[in-house]
Amino acid sequence: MVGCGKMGSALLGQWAKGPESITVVDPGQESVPGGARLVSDRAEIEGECFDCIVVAVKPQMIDDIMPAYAANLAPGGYVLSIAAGYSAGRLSQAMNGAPVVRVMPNLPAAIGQGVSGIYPAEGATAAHTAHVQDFMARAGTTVTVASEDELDRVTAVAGSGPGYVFEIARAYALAAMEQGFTEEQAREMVLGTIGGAIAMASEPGALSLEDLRNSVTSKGGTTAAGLAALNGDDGLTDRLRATLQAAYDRAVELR
Ligand SMILES: NC(=O)C1=CN([C@@H]2O[C@H](COP(=O)(O)OP(=O)(O)OC[C@H]3O[C@@H](n4cnc5c(N)ncnc54)[C@H](O)[C@@H]3O)[C@@H](O)[C@H]2O)C=CC1
Ligand SMILES: O=C(O)[C@@H]1CCC=N1
Repeated sequence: MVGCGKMGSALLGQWAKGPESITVVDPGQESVPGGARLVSDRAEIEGECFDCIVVAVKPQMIDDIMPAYAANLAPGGYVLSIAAGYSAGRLSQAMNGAPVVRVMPNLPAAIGQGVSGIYPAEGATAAHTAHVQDFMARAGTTVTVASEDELDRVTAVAGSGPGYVFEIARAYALAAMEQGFTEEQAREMVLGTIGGAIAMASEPGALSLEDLRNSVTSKGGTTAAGLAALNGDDGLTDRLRATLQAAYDRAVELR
């Protein structure tokens, strides 16, 4: 694994429970989860070959960092990239034509509740894809997509998604504090409410999201008043539409 920051270590925490022996190269880390081997420079693995090389550095750094690792890929091996946007074709070219599978995980992978998109690019074999699917299933649910463009849309929806959710929760808690609650009370109530509502919506056979919303909303009651302020003019819907589009557009820029 090349790079083991926030997302890399979230995945490694799950992967390290498996039987594989994993080596991490990261000059910025003093330790990594699960007892994986950590080195700070590629020179320390000169001459060693790996069945899978995971790209977990920032997309903007790939051109500088990854070409040297082409020499570390075992015959029949492949490259698994979690970088946002950066295309499989460009990565393969940078790594001497190596097969590439792109993955877009999200941060709740750290607790085994991630949502990951998987895109096996040209050159990736069925065995490579099966290996990635197994690896990513250890970190949560997976969806395998048929086009790279779709993966960039998964990035906008799910990859960046926890960021939107944390921001919504932060704003919701701030509003709760303005109703007179302490920070701790606001956090507990807001996360409890979001968590409970999501758990209920995730039950097998749950109602549609619209029906669930309606089941909270008494005619002429408090929820109706709150919802009118929240999205009566479709402002929230429009804002979320713009949010996903902006994230997708950025992924396209990073290709
Ligand atoms: N943070 C997230 O929620 C998600 C991130 N990603 C992708 O994961 C990748 C990493 O993102 P984060 O973990 O958020 O960033 P990060 O900044 O936390 O991690 C990047 C790591 O790369 C290391 N690094 C820098 N130079 C290096 C070098 N020469 N060799 C090896 N390692 C080096 C840094 O020390 C750092 O630990 C990005 O490509 C991003 O698009 C994908 C999905 C979600
Ligand atoms: O913000 C980013 O670019 C990365 C990719 C998805 C989540 N974090």
